Amino acid sequence: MSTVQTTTRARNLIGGEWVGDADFERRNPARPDEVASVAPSSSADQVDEAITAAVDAQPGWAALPLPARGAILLAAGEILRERRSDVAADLVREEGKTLAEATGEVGRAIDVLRFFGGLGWAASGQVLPSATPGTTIHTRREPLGVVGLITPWNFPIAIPAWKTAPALLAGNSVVLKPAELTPASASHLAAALVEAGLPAGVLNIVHGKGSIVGDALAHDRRIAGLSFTGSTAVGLGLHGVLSARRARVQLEMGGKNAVLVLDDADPHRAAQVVAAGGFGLTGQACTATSRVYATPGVLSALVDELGAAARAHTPGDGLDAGTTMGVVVSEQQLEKDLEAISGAASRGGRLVTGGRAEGLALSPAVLTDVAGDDPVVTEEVFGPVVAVLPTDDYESGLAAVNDSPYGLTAGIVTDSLARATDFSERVQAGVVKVNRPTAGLDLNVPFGGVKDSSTNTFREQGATALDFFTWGKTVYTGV
Ligand SMILES: NC(=O)C1=CN([C@@H]2O[C@H](COP(=O)(O)OP(=O)(O)OC[C@H]3O[C@@H](n4cnc5c(N)ncnc54)[C@H](OP(=O)(O)O)[C@@H]3O)[C@@H](O)[C@H]2O)C=CC1
Ligand SMILES: O=C(O)CCC(=O)C(=O)O
Repeated sequence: MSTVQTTTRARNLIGGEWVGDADFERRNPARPDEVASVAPSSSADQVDEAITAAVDAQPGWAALPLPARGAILLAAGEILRERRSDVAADLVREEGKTLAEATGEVGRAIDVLRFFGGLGWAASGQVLPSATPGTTIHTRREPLGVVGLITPWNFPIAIPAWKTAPALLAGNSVVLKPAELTPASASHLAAALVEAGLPAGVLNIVHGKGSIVGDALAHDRRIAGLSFTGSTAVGLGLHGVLSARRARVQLEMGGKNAVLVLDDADPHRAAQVVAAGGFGLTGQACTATSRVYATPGVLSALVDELGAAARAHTPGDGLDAGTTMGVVVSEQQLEKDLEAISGAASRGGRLVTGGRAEGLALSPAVLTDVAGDDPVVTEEVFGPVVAVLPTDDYESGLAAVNDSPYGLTAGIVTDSLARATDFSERVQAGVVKVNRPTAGLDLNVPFGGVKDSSTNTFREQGATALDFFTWGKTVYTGV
């Protein structure tokens, strides 16, 4: 076990100044005696100051050439790369995932900065013909102005990075409200951008509670667009506030992501796919696998293999070398996980393995023999809990996968190209994985869900992320 104890001080970043007291203590979920980070508990006044700074800074920032804005993102990526191991260790201390996962996440934030930095040289509009002689037409993308970003604790540096980088590249100024549980990770991102030369006021961070800071951000009419990742309940509330004043809003919310395993699949391989999607990141991803439908010829072998894959995990402190699955983020989340497991078991489900907690280390749970309408099958848990259900055949399996208010990711495990193709076409999900875990995304491609998982409009990530942060203008030029 690593014995180094550090407390990282996160501060607000307002108008280029690092400010705010250390009012809030975030304890390491794996070592409750250790204070991982401290941060301000800000009020609506600090949100007002941050938005004012962002309003002042935005025109100057937008006036810089795109490659110059991109160069700052590239330089920030390089600074973060030099600090990668320290930032990853801080991330483990405040979020609880494994060091390998945290190192991968910081790498993803670096790559996001590189991707959008490079796009500064390539982002372009269209040149189109005009019916009028001597006229050319081109399209431009203009920044929205000041945008708000509200991010969750489960990817505490990657999600702030993948919202902040396209927002800045597009010429917006930003007010970011990170999750209260994980203030240090977002501060590392901001520090890299500031040191890379980002002008004062272009990126502002206000730490604190969602119900105070996030709410003030959403209600301020100077915020032209708000991008949010988190729970469906909070997201839908924000949607009401933003759309009432016709401001742009992007929501990435919950999922109840299913995998369909067909008879032709190798049960061992299928179990590895499900386990990676269900237990990786302690199941705390909106893309995590939580429902599995298996056809009769593979069901029993799959349950055995998945049980073995779950038992092979060593949950615990993410900084310990032997840990393969990090701890649950909080007591509150652990309660939700345990309630989902014991509730399903009390309603006739069979707990194949897991569901034992020591501190916040929870052994991954596999349930079977649960009813299709059991809450463990219908409601997002956000923990390492997977329910395996029988399905008669491909068609009924596909119908079961689609029978959910959510539609974020969905997977199929099969050797049949025809089935995989049909599934990709007919499944109601924004991301489809064939023989691959539902969780884990590439950063250069669009990401978003359908139904209650998303706003069903603008996608995040990849070059399409710029669409949310810009509005289109069509220019006619006569010569
Ligand atoms: N889609 C996803 O990736 C995620 C989904 N979830 C789901 O949500 C459940 C609860 O997790 P939780 O962290 O509480 O999720 P929340 O939706 O509460 O948190 C996400 C972000 O929204 C902020 N927030 C909370 N309330 C408001 C509000 N009224 N106005 C504006 N912003 C607000 C939070 O701030 P703060 O945390 O500081 O209060 C945080 O920054 C999980 O069990 C899981 O099911 C959670 C995280 C990520
Ligand atoms: O699966 C991933 O890589 C990303 C998941 C995600 O976006 C989330 O949990 O919010």
